[in-house]
Amino acid sequence: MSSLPLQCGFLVVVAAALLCHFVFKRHEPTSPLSHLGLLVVVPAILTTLFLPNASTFTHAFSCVYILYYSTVLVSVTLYRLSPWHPLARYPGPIPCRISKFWMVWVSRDGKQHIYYSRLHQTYGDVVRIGPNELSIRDVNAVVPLMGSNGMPKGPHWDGRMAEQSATRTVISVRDSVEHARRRKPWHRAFSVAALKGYEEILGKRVQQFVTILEQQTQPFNLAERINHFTFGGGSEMLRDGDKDNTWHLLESGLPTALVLSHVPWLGKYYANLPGIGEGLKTFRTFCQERAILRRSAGSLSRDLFHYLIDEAGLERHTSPPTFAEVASDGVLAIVAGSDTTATTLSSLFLSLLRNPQTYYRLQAEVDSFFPPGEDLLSTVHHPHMIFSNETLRLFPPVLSGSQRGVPRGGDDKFVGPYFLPEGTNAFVHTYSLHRDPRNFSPSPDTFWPERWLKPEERAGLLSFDPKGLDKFPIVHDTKAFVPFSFGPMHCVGKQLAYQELRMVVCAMMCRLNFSFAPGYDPESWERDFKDYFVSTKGSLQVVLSPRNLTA
Ligand code: HEM
Repeated sequence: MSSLPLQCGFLVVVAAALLCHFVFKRHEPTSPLSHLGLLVVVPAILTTLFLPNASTFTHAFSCVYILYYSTVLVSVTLYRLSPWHPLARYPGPIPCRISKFWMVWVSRDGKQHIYYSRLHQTYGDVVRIGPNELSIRDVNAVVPLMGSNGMPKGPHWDGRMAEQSATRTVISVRDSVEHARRRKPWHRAFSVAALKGYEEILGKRVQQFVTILEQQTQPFNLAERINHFTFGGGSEMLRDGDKDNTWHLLESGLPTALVLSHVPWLGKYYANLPGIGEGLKTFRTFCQERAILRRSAGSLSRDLFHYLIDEAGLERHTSPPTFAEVASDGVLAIVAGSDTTATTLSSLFLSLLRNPQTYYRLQAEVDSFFPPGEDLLSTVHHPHMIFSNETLRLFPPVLSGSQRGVPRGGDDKFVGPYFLPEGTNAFVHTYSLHRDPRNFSPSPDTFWPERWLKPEERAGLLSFDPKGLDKFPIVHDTKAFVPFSFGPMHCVGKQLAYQELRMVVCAMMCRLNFSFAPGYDPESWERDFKDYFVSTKGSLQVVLSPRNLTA
């Protein structure tokens, strides 16, 4: 090539690379075929322009690829940092503004909730945590973002669900109309009548759990036992422990799922790589098999699956759930219901043992409602509520909230005072909101269940305030309490979770005395509490003794 054609050749490569950036920006293609076309085929064709003048094919090939990729990278970086980017008005660290791979790196150790919290302390209520993503710590954003006129789910589920994209679980359905259709059986499954029906099933399991605990004479990991309890009926884990390594499979898949939620387009590659992500796939298959088995066995009692499968045939003439949908939601029923509730229960016991006066107050309250001879599993009394809420405030099992997104090609949105252009994803950062003194004061980081009481109720308690917190002005904004998320896509299992917490807490407090095992460091709980969308936890070593109360 003479010097002019060579320059032209370079210009063509640069122009093609800029066009490639434009296509990615405009359409965000996620299919491997379009990636192949734009990132491999186009520069390969361009290589032919240089072949006549290049000394070797390798030389031409490497020149074109280096130029093409560097131009794409520089163009993407400059654009994302430029004042022309639609999110330029929102502050955030430079690496976050350039690429979501930064969050992949940050979140690898499970501490992304602490990272977001620090970002909010530095940058304020809205932080740009990705090129097109915002974290919000403002109670006024909850309703506009997640309420009935809010936004559909964001793309963070796309990467996790890549290999089963044909039939997604309800939690990952992004189209709001389809989501509402898929939620119908779940609504029936958690109606007042259905919840009443679960009491007996749950009651038997709670009895079994407490009886197993009573036999425990040595220090043990209470958090692990609680995992086995919440894993659900039909599983022998409660009696035999995690013999099949099922819980481990569930938890070991969570870090990868979190990575894929930051870079959803990677999910399609990941799902097809042989030997990768086997743990998660095995776990999903395990859950699906159980759903399928349960379906073919038919109803013995009106359990959750009775409603999910629509065994009563209520949707026969409209849109009955398909077999694939039931199998897919079967996985969700196990994952969403077990890990979250287990974490809350364990965090509650940790917090009670750290605050002995509160522990004894709850125990006295439970004893007064359930004197010896009273049915421990009766659901008439609710002594647990403020304790559960305070635990969920400090240790929400979904620490960073659930993402919403303004669809690309859709209308721009205002979320309260914040402008969200099309293609923007956002979430309300639950952990930061729950520990913000503007929402919960005094001492938002302290476990103080009495903050949930009305002033007149607090005044009626003698030892309600061991820390002297009541002397300070109290701020208590329940609109900022969103452990179950909010709006039409919020946690549909919330009432079941409360029902389960109430029954187990009452039964455990009535029948057993707990204390930390010698040498256990309670500070390790917060250290080991990790954000992998659903949180994971460390151990909670305790010793216990039966209370032997007699009528
Ligand atoms: C303390 C316990 C629990 C907590 C903190 C919790 C929290 C959450 C959160 C934050 C979401 C995301 C909602 C969103 O995308 O906006 C969710 C979704 C969901 N949870 Fe729970 N959950 C708990 C227990 C349960 C239980 C016991 C079940 C019953 C099986 C359950 C079933 C579901 C389902 C089906 C969804 C998807 C809802 C949808 O997308 O429409 N959860 N949960």
